[in-house]
Amino acid sequence: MEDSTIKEEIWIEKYRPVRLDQVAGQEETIERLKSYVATKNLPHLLFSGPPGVGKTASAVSIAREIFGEDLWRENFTELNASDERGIDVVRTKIKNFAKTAPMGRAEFKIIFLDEADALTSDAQSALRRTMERFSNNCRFILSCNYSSRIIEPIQSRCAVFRFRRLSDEAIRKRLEYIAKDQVLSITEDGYEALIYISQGDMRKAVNSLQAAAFVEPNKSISRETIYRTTATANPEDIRHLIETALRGNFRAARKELNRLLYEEGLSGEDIVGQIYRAISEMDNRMILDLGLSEKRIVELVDIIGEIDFRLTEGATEKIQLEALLAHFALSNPD
Ligand SMILES: Nc1ncnc2c1ncn2[C@@H]1O[C@H](COP(=O)(O)OP(=O)(O)OP(=O)(O)O)[C@@H](O)[C@H]1O
Repeated sequence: MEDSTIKEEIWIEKYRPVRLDQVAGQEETIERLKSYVATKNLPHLLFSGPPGVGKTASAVSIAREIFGEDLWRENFTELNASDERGIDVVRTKIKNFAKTAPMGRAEFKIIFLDEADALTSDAQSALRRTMERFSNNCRFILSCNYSSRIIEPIQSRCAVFRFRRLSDEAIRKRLEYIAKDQVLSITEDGYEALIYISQGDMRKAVNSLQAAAFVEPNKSISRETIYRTTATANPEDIRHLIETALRGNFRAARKELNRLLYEEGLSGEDIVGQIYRAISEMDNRMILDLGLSEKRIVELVDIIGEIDFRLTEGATEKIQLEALLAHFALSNPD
């Protein structure tokens, strides 16, 4: 691969699915969506699910497949509910888009509204009226992280689709495809690291791969490169940090923490996030080995929540993280 490819192209764009068939890992949802495409008709749709799992890509694919490559851009618009200045801007844009007739033989246009759950419920009521007003020639696809934040009158007017976090296999398959296309080699532990970092978010997985490929354009991409370029601690280091603290070895844990903060340049919030994840993913053997009771695990999660909150409020990272390790190191209160 030429260096210029790595530098100039954004892979999440280059590898954005353009047909429903290319959307990885959402099989059930995609099958249902394909049946609408087959009839070239749509109800209003509500897509809910975490970031980076294919909601926007599916909406764009629907438009491309219904309207065809030559006309989909004229008949499709994407608006973001959160970065516009309120519902009025959204409504004006919708009105302007909706007032011209669909191009070609299409019977309707599609309006994709991302982050619809960022709208207040008053704004959503206004949106609902707008949807009704233009429903003769527009179909709305609303996207949100939590469908529970969408008012009931909108939910009941939409067919609701839940997009899931992508499985490890779906992420891996897509990364293998991109690696082949970019003539890159990724080590086995490199794949594991990308899957760990992505947590089911394909956008994160692809971006992390591109960041690593940028610094190692001609080499095999390993776990170390991936953790370094994404400012993520190796999960084994985090496990070791937790174990050291839980065994009461506070000073050694503090030393390890300082290495993560100052040599690896990780942020306090990221470390707390990874500690939380490591505690949640601890297997029975480790729990037994460390002599942790259910009650103690609950206390640990409780204090992680407290420290996480303090960090978002701007408290000093080093002091808060050391306080967290101190809690871990205190003898089991049982
Ligand atoms: N299921 C998927 N299959 C293949 N690629 C995907 C998938 N999901 C996400 N991607 C990749 O991640 C990028 C972002 O995905 P997309 O915009 O569809 O996410 P989203 O679910 O709409 O997220 P958000 O809620 O943040 O808008 C895509 O351009 C594509 O490169």
